[in-house]
Amino acid sequence: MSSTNETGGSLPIIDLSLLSGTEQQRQALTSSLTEACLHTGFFYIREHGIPPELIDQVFRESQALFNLPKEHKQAIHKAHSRANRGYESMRGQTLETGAPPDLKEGFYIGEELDETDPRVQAGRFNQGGNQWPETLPGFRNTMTSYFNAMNQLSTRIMEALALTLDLKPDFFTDFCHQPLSTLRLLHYPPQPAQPAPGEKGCGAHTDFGGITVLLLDDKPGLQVWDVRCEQWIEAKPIPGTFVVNLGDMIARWTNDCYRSTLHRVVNTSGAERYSVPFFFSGNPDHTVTCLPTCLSEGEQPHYPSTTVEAHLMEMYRRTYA
Ligand SMILES: O=C(O)CCC(=O)C(=O)O
Ligand SMILES: [Fe+2]
Repeated sequence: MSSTNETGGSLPIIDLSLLSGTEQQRQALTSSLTEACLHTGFFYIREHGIPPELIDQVFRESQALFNLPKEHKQAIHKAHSRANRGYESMRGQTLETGAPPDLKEGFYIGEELDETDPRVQAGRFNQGGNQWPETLPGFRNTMTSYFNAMNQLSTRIMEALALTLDLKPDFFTDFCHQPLSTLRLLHYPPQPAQPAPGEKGCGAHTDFGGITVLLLDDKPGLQVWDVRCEQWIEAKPIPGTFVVNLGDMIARWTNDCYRSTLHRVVNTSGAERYSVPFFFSGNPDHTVTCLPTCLSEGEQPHYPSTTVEAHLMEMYRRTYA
């Protein structure tokens, strides 16, 4: 049996297949995952079951997309979407207040819902159709397969999280039903030789939602704030793994027992860097209220109850205000 105490630098590598193993293996997984959630809220997963061919295909299609002529990308800009889907221009986002706009371009994909869907008709947050690049015939199928696979994988990670919180394995089942998820393709050019002060690929930020399942290529650049050591640590790419991190909603749900940690990207590799974060935020109507197992006697919840949708809307409002 493989050990669960391996690390990728300072971040642990969790063997996700242990979730369906013996009682002892589930306990080993639970204890290493608990430690990761309490410390940085960042960890790697391996034995996750996502086929390497699908991952290669995602990177190929993503590179093809970013290589399209500017006009093609502008034609499917997310400004044309009511559901925040499509292309985001180079330097189109500033994740860190006071820093220069991020040296990256992106593309947003969500669940494909048509105009007749009640969620779209009701104008629900981030629900609608995608904008697909017409000149890339395989793009839509690849991204749809990957999106669906990521929803399933995230559901398994939530099951593992339930174990760490002393909850029944199916505690998050309703939360994982018809989830609000976003797949984001990212392209980072190399950091310039003479960077402006504060120049980064992605400014320091925490993720808003539930969990993020991040696919990295072979270029370093991701840095995670280690609150105990008070320093940035490198989250280097490890073949065959994903980086998983907990978002603000999990911190809220666990009364800040679990961490949503600052992270940023500086692409010092000297080459183009591609990454693919998948943001899993669960069912928009689900209530997020302090978990009973995260409240010690006499302690008060730090946050009022909310819903997934209200939490996300509030976080977007604050960031894009
Ligand atoms: O590209 C990366 O490694 C991280 C991206 C990220 O943190 C984000 O999109 O929220
Ligand atoms: Fe992030």
